[in-house]
Amino acid sequence: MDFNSNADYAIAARGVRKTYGGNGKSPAKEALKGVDIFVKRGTIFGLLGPNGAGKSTFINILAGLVRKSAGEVSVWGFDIDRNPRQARAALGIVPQEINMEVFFTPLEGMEIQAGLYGVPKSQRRSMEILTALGLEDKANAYVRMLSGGMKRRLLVAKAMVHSPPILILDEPTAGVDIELRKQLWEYVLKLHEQGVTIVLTTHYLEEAQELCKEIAIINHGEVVACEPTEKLISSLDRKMLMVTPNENVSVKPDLGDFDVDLKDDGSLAISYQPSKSQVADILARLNSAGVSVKDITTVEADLEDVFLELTYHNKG
Ligand SMILES: Nc1ncnc2c1ncn2[C@@H]1O[C@H](COP(=O)(O)OP(=O)(O)OP(=O)(O)O)[C@@H](O)[C@H]1O
Repeated sequence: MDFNSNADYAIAARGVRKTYGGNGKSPAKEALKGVDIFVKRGTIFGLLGPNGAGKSTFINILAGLVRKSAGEVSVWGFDIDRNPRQARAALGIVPQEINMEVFFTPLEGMEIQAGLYGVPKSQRRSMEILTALGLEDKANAYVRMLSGGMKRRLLVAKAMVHSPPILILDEPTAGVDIELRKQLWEYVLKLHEQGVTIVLTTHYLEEAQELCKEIAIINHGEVVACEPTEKLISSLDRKMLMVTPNENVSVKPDLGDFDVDLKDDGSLAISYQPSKSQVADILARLNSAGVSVKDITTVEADLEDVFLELTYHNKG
């Protein structure tokens, strides 16, 4: 593969598979089943999926912590097999777990990390990064004295010591309070404005929706959708109105543009797009079709439905 062809992408992954070898107790596990993911430079990209979908496996492959079983990956134009060092240098990774050396001060920790990445002393920006994350007055405190929120910000600071063009945040807000979340995103958005490509994994649709320009949804090791957020959301713009008629309806009423399903229990499931129609429109249609309504309830699509629907559409 000519990795220069991937130069437009921050990350280009094609046909990536990972099977974790089994042992006597547990069978082999196919965590990624041929994943294609393309992250444009300069974007904020969300990798969304439920627990166990394969998100961390994908991130760990990028980071060189897990070896892929098949496929090709390039990071900032560098093939991870042929140029692992350059590929790794293009990434800053904020891990899921807060697991850090507690005997150093944040400033010492930053300097050690910069040293590991071979950043020359003259080019280090440890204090500047700590300041940007609101940790300047903790620079010389012991890490074990920092609050959970401060530790998380320190992880972001450490991921940026070598000024990578891509910052990856693995489940950055799991167990994080609202105030901290806000601060974290402020800094991440600032980096984005400076041109840093941001990739975040999350299992919250809302979070991905709020921040990301593009979202890939991964489920059981497969990408079931990869689209600009607006497009994805508009395809999720669907609600269901469940109607119990006063009298049993034996044939499906004609409700024009609305899709109707007559259930075994005699209720009607009517799907509609909230951005285009209102419940009142449906009720008016039912009225003209001669259906008198006893009761109605609306059902929102949740993430699980979305996965099912996307999986269905992708296979269908
Ligand atoms: N080292 C391993 N050995 C065997 N199986 C593993 C290993 N790591 C992950 N798996 C399995 O691979 C699948 C994908 O796991 P992965 O951690 O990538 O999912 P995830 O989407 O990141 O989930 P989470 O949000 O819980 O971190 C899961 O079924 C998991 O149990």
